[in-house]
Amino acid sequence: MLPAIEITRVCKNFGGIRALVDVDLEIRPGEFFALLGPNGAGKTTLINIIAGLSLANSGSVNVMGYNVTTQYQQARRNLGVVPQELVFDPFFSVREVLLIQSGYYGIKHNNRWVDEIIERLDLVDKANANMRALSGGMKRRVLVAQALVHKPPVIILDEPTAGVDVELRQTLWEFIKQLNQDGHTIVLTTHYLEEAETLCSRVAMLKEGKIIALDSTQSLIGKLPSGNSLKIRLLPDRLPLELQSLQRSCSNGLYELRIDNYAQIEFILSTLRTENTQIQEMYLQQPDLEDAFVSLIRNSGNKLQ
Ligand SMILES: Nc1ncnc2c1ncn2[C@@H]1O[C@H](COP(=O)(O)OP(=O)(O)OP(=O)(O)O)[C@@H](O)[C@H]1O
Repeated sequence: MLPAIEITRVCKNFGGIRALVDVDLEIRPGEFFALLGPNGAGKTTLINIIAGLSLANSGSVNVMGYNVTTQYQQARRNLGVVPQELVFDPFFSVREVLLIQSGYYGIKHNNRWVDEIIERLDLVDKANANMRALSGGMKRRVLVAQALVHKPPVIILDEPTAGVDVELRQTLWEFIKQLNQDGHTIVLTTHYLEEAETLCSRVAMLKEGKIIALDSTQSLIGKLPSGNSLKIRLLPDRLPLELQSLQRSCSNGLYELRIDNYAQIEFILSTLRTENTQIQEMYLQQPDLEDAFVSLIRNSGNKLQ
């Protein structure tokens, strides 16, 4: 199957800064894909190259089979980008902005689709308001709407929920999930790793312009050496001898015990009962994408592929 986005040996330098170093990446049609990395890792630079807004020093990028430099127009028609920065022409209303954007793609009669996007992004009340009069969160909705006017099969969202309230975040994700279910390929960058973990089936992690991990979200988490642990606070504050081999740490009376399998929990509970030790607080801690991210960024010499 033709990849939705195909990135081959892309390098990008800004003077002496190596923003992207030999990046190879293939995103399949229909994927919900996360591009993660710390500040300055190269995510926006890569997105700008995919969108044809910036030229790579070497390598090539195709969107739905079209080269982003030699077949710019076809590639751009297949792509919708929600940029990180809120940049707008302040003189137009929301509806006008969306119709003008449709015009850029040569789409003349787009009222029906524009109305649908306005409704699905909860912008009906603001459709005729001037862009100047919108709050930051509303402007972000318009940015998403702008990226969708030409119904692109591939949609890239560069930190779409930065500075956005919880309600809009939910609305936005419901809409984006629906677009993905309708067959659109979604690429997302975010610093909210919980979002990426819930939504994205595959993740690439960038650091200093290089891909240091590329895998399914679950297998990145599964590769963590730490695994599950049980945290317990006890009365009296003493861990029975039989459990001491499981102890990972103890901080302010909260013991962290290693859990290799769930049957071990039964053993821990029965040991505590036999020892007449009460549990005052207990929770199971499972590693998440944030743990995987921190571990990968720290140990990025060890490529996890
Ligand atoms: N126009 C530019 N001129 C010079 N350096 C740049 C330019 N754009 C990006 N850089 C540098 O390239 C590197 C990658 O930046 P980029 O914005 O792609 O990172 P990012 O992963 O998107 O970061 P963030 O999470 O903070 O948005 C950084 O070192 C940045 O300073």
